[in-house]
Amino acid sequence: MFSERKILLVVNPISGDVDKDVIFERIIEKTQSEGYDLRIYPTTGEKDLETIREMVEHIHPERILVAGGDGTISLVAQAVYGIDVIMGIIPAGSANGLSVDFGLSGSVDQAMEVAFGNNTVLIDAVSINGDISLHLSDVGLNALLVKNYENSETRGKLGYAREMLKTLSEHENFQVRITAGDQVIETDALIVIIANAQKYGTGVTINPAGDMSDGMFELVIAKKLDFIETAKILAGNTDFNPEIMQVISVEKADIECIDKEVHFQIDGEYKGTVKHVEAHILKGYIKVAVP
Ligand SMILES: Nc1ncnc2c1ncn2[C@@H]1O[C@H](COP(=O)(O)OP(=O)(O)OP(=O)(O)O)[C@@H](O)[C@H]1O
Repeated sequence: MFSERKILLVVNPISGDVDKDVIFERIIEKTQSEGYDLRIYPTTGEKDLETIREMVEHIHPERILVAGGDGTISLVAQAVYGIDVIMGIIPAGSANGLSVDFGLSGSVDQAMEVAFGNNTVLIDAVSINGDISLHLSDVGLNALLVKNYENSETRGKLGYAREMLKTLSEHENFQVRITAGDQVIETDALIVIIANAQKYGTGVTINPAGDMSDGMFELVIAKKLDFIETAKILAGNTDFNPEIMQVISVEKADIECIDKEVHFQIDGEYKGTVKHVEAHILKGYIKVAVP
């Protein structure tokens, strides 16, 4: 059957611990029953961005579905930047931070309903040192945790807890100068988070004020580990002790690590150490189907 209504499914065959067969079955059933012409692109890890962009320009799909983790979602968002297409997310990664922020529970049925539904939002992205972040990126403690976890043999919650303890014992605070408009903050820091969204994939809310569509991103600056301020942020409170925690909403920021190179991660992917980070908002980057 020839159909003008096309769907492109991009699937990462190696992501997470998820049986992709169930996802394939559901999508094939759904697209057949609704008369869509379904095309499937399994990522290879090589030149995926260019290939997806070419396919989208050639096929003109109504929707592009992504079955993968945050890395694949971000890849697809970059590939279709500037093209009018709706992205539907079927969470199939190991952490799924973005899906958690979009209110997707992890069930294939719920994700399918949302991905084919009529509710959409245009979300912003943050350009960071030329890379794209849709979710949460940071310099400092958490980036070192991402590095340690990527390098460790163990997986799951126990492995995560073990790497957290190791990270806390290895981490050193750093001196940072943050320039955002006419604001300059110079401080000792444990971590500086560049947050487009609210929650890490673990479900922990780190940026209660976060809104992916408001044309701003937040810098969450934690100056030391403090139980009360951590509890406040987890409870959704935004009234912090500025000696310990500071959150500012900005469109653009320069982060200079003054005394040393600091670990850096973008959306869960370790990027090495940096001394300088430049971040600016890219408003209305991609249209996403949401609950
Ligand atoms: N066929 C493939 N073989 C090997 N690597 C691949 C393949 N397809 C994609 N990749 C790699 O998979 C990574 C992206 O994984 P993705 O983020 O989707 O899943 P994840 O890491 O399991 O999940 P999460 O990001 O939620 O933790 C990229 O580094 C990409 O290069």
